[in-house]
Amino acid sequence: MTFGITGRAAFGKKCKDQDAFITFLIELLKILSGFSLPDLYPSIKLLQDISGMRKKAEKLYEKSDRILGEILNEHREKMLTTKKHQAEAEEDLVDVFLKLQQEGIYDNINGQIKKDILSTAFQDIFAGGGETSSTTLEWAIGEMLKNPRVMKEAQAEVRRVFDRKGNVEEKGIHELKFLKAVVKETLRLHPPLPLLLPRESTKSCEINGYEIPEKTRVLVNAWAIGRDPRHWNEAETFYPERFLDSSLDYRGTDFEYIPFGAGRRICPGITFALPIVELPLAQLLYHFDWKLPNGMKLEDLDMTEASGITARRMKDLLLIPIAHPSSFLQES
Ligand code: HEM
Repeated sequence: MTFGITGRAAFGKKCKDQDAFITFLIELLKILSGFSLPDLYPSIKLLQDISGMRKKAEKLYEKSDRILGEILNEHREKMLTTKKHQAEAEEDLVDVFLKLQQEGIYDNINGQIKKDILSTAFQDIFAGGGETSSTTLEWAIGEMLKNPRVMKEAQAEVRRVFDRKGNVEEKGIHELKFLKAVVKETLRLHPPLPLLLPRESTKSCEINGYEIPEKTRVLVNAWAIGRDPRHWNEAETFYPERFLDSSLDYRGTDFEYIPFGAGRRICPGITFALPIVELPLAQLLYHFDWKLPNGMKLEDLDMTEASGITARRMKDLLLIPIAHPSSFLQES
């Protein structure tokens, strides 16, 4: 769902290669997640060859290049054949890149919008955007199932706000104070990038008495910070209410809560990230009640996190949706 929203913003509505690109990224993320020996010893290049990791990654990148080449061609053809006003109304991110190229913004790189620049940009947007938001969505539903009181309250709020319309709309989302707190609490306990992204120090410095030499790979454990009992009451409990009357925010100024990072390298997609989590979550809560399958009990719901660059659920969340009467009202 969240990959679909990101895809539409980037490639437009009817791009035939979009699904192939999303499949490519999911494969790529599988390689990047999980334990891997070359991660422990990155300087030993031979390990990357022996583990087969380099080959797998190269193959995937070739695939990505081919898919993106097709996406670019399709958009170029569309630009030639579509009237200007219609093209502007249907503009997506690829069109914006191509327009910049036409306007000469890319002259400093031989007048070409190079495929590898685009490739990196789209991989960043999809991997950075689709995976993190789908992980958040899945954890939010999982935590609410484990905490039926929270589920009940979040559903009551969504249905109260949108029952007038009979459907969830973006413009009403700001009224969902409790749902926003649910998303914040989910990001506290399950930041999708638990160690943010690996960074390298450009200069040596000292932090809390520790000397960090120049060119050190630095990992910030946002997961542990979000569960630190020195900063959080009942740190392990899923309790969205803690955010209701609090000014605590994820924009990088409250260092005890940094699911998007902080400072100059904070997630640049933060304003896009929140609606693509909140909107689908509100829709899933408005239209459906959720039940565990095969008589499974709440205490059997496995909440283990997979290890890797993103903190997905170890086991996929398989649930039975039961349509809420409000959905039937809309169809009739
Ligand atoms: C719940 C959703 C998201 C979370 C929790 C999240 C979190 C993060 C974090 C922790 C970082 C690294 C920050 C650091 O190193 O200090 C990051 C980087 C990044 N994010 Fe997000 N993100 C989300 C959604 C998105 C979306 C929707 C986009 C784009 C559409 C996006 C694009 C990026 C990009 C391009 C970077 C790399 C920036 C760089 O290299 O400096 N993210 N994100």
